[in-house]
Amino acid sequence: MEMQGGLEEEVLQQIRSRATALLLKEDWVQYTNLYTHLISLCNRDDSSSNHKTLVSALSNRADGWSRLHNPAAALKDCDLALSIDPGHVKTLISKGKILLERGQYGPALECFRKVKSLSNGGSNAMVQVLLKKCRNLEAISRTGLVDLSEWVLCGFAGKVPELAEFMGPLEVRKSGHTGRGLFLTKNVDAGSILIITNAVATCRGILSNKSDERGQMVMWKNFVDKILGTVENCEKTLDLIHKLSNGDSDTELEVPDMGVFKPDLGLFTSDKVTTEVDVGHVLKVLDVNSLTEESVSAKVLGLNSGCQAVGLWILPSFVNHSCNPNARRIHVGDWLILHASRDIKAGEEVTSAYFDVLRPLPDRQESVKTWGFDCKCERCRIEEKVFGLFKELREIEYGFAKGSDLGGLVIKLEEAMRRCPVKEREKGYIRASFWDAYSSLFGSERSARKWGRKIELVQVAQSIFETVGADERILKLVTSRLKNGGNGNLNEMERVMRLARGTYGKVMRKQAVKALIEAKLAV
Ligand SMILES: C[S@@+](CC[C@H](N)C(=O)[O-])C[C@H]1O[C@@H](n2cnc3c(N)ncnc32)[C@H](O)[C@@H]1O
Repeated sequence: MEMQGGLEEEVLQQIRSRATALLLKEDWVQYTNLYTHLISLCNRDDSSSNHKTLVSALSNRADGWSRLHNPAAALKDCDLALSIDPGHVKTLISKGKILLERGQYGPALECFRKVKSLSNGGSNAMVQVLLKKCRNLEAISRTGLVDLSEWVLCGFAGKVPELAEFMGPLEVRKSGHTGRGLFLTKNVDAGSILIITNAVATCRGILSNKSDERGQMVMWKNFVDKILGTVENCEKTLDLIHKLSNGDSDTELEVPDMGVFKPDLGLFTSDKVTTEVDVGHVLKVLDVNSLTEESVSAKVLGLNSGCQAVGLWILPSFVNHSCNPNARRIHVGDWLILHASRDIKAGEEVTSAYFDVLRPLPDRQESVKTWGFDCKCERCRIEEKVFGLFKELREIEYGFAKGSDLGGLVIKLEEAMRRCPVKEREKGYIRASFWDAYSSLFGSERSARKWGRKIELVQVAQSIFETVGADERILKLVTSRLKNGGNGNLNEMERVMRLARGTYGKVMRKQAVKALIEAKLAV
């Protein structure tokens, strides 16, 4: 009987044909078992002539494990195979792919680079594609630099751009009365990307209207089921969910080490959850931390923009609310990109608006009630003090509440702020509170002509932007006014671009920003 290495060729042939049949049936359990059997045959007869068969069997079993969603076992087999033959192309590719899928871009890149350097692997077209993809994702995960321009410019056609997990210069710390919060460890400017992260789970729906309660309930139930399905199969995700607030103010919330938010190989060690999932606790966590994509502080890019969606993203769950927020998010597929909506200094807390903050203090106080906490942010405290101190301002505020002669009131407000005297920062807060009135003055050509000589919209927008952060409504209004009579000088254009970067983040070039704003204006 013919022998290949130490094993009989006939036995090998039988195993190969069975493996092909199982592969076609996609019976990965039997496929993996079959290779376990072959590996044990090889190990029984440890002659060097069996090594090639052993390497190939380990490599095939690794593929089986991958199909069975057991990357830990798959990686172990790859490493065993590579310890015998470090240049085994198929195993290097399999290992690279597993690492790539788990966000281990650096080590994945090493595998693909090695293949490229080998005489029998370098010209492989698939390897070139994987190498390019891996280089791109590795760069994003290191720098947070993303360019969505092409996707935006082609009207979001084609696949959603591939993104990678990224964590900027951030730290979770205790944050006084708000529990824990996310803090910057370096200065950043408006538009800087702070976090790129994929959802634990999302659920989307096209609801007939915002008050479609039944539709919303179905969506929520599906979302909860998805989350529970995920945590039952992944211990690490369950651990991360346990680090989030469940809203019980009497629980002492721990400050997690930032390392837990990085993709790591620890994900492989224990996949199936061994302890029973406390569904009640998970539900409370979802209540406090789930985000809806359609929100004043977010922009959904792409085809999902017509849907309503709810999702859970781990690190963004540590962002507290403020009425002078400094961060906004954009949604790309299931990815969330958090960016600075204005310049932020090292040591400052990263905050976002849980509800519309371009509204007066009493309205905001009403909104915050539904969230179950009192907002004690700097802006609320300052506005309370300023309106308490100056009777003149209080009267104007009352006038706004009645909705009479908005133009006259805005002029009065500007004059009163000059007299009172109110600091520049405080002016930004107050203007943000009455944004509706300011914007109504510039809402039509006629009134813009009437009021535009007395009030500089670009300056008002700038002062709100610097204190309360960028907002798409402000950007939209400023852009439309500049189109209809702005002097178009470079300074003005650069200001608008900064506002745009604060609104959408630095994720696209000027051309794409223009296309996005114009599409928005056309709506
Ligand atoms: C998404 S979590 C934010 C992170 C949370 N502080 C923590 O320690 O995990 C939302 C919860 O944080 C608290 N929170 C957020 N913003 C707050 C604010 N401005 N004032 C008081 N509590 C706030 C509330 O308890 C809220 O339900």
